[in-house]
Amino acid sequence: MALTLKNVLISDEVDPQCIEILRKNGIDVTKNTKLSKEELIAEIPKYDGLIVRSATRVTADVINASNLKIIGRAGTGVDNIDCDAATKKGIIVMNTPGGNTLSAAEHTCALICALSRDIPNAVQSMKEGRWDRKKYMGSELNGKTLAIIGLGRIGKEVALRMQSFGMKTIGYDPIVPAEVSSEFGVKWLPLEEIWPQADYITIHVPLIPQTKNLINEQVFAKCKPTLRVLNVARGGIIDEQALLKALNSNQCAGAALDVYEEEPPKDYTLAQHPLVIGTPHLGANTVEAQERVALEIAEQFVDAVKGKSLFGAINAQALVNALSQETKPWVELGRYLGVVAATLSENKPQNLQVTSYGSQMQNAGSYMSAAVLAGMLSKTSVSGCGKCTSLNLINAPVFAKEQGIKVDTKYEADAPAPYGKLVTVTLQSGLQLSGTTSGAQALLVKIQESLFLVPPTLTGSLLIFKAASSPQLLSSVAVALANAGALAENVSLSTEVGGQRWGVANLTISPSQQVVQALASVVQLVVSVAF
Ligand SMILES: NC(=O)c1ccc[n+]([C@@H]2O[C@H](COP(=O)([O-])OP(=O)(O)OC[C@H]3O[C@@H](n4cnc5c(N)ncnc54)[C@H](O)[C@@H]3O)[C@@H](O)[C@H]2O)c1
Ligand SMILES: O=C(O)[C@H](O)COP(=O)(O)O
Repeated sequence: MALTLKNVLISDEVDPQCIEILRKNGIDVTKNTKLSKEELIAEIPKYDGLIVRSATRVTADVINASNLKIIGRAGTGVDNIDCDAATKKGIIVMNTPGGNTLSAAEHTCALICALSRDIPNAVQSMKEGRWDRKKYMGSELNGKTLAIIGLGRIGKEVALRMQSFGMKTIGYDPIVPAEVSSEFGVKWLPLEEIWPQADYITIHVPLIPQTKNLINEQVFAKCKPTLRVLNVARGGIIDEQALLKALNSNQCAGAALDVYEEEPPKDYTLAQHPLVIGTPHLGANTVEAQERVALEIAEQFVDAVKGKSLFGAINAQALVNALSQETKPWVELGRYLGVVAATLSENKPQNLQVTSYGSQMQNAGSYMSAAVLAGMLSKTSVSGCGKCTSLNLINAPVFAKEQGIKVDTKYEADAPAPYGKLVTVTLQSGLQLSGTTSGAQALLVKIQESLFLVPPTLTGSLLIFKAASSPQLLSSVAVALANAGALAENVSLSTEVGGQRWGVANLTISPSQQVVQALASVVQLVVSVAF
């Protein structure tokens, strides 16, 4: 399932090493950082891959106009990419987590120091020829309480650095528990206990609906009037109007902002406020961070192409274990079992269980389930998916969830003899199919309890039928097909269960209605399946 990437567009300023690495690995690269939104929409259909920083807005209309397979963010925040739209379109989104952590943390620490002594205004007064020693009375950081909202990579590095100034570090994160934060010296507290204690608040969370306007008018009202607040994460996490009001009403003593609701801001009121230190989104602007994120995103793309890994992918969990060449036939098998299951169920979507057997199938669960869903939904009318011709391991689980289809994924180390590896799909209706692979081929092993001793290949055009068992069954099927003009490469019959057998006829071409009817006249049930 490795990715095929012929060409990549880079639409933001990225270190040139990114281009070198991609080209060295046979990927064409076009860099154009001057595209308007309309120009980007016109250009994007030509590319398999897109690399951005925070400036390009990869909106749903850009994504839907594209044939992209992957979007790479040379950096951390992905709020400029419509990840939901990308996922529905089956596009991998990846970032370079950690590549700019230290730069962002150092910038935050520099701003905390600058706030405590009002350094920018003091410097400006000197530049203007004034010697204002009295005006710039600072306060020590030692002994002050720094509240860190978001105790991930950057939050932790900020804590460790500011502890060396003697700051007491407290913090909140819904995912990082108190035991973990205490390991890096941060006392975990609920937000309501943080607000009245903090001398400084610094934000290190992603911009998501839950963090929009996290620091708002009500929060400022609960804080000390001497509070200084920092945002080196994303514009919009501190409500800019509430901040302006708090600064003007002495409810907040200062702010340092690296990021803004609109970038570049149309309105510079906040950035020009005497109590605000504003920098133009410089957190990751260091030589080191830019080299790191450029190298990392290029190497991550190359690894995905080589089928080595999907490091940094944020929306392709099912693909992570399905990159190697060996997984390809299994993904195909899953898709084909999904198609057969849907066809035998009159294309009615329903809950299912996917069980992977065999010790080497331990990590197969997520991609097998996604592959079965992709096959199943390709036969079903799914709203929001159009014709659903582009279903893949990324978007199939999303559409299934939207349809209310529940998937139970199971793993059993022991595969039933004689198979080393086997996959079984069980539908809510009770229909059960099992399959395995041989080389690149997907094989149908069982329908219900009926076993194919010589398993038919799931490929091309098939007629699957069920009939009363009789010694003449094989010949009557062969005669019916031949009389209708169909050429069968192979007809397999299952073992008999309850007086009945299942059968599969592999045809050379897609069967006409006449062929299906001819077979229907000698069996009890027949469906035509094409992959
Ligand atoms: N200014 C810059 O140049 C710059 C540079 C790098 C990153 N950033 C921003 O910083 C953000 C954080 O980066 P990171 O590498 O530390 O990410 P991270 O994923 O390592 O950490 C983010 C943390 O925020 C936590 N979180 C999520 N929702 C929360 C909430 N409601 N309240 C409190 N915590 C919450 C998460 O659990 C996670 O631990 C990025 O999303 C990006 O937007 C800015
Ligand atoms: O989220 C990030 O990585 C930072 O905000 C950096 O953004 P930039 O790549 O546009 O500098």
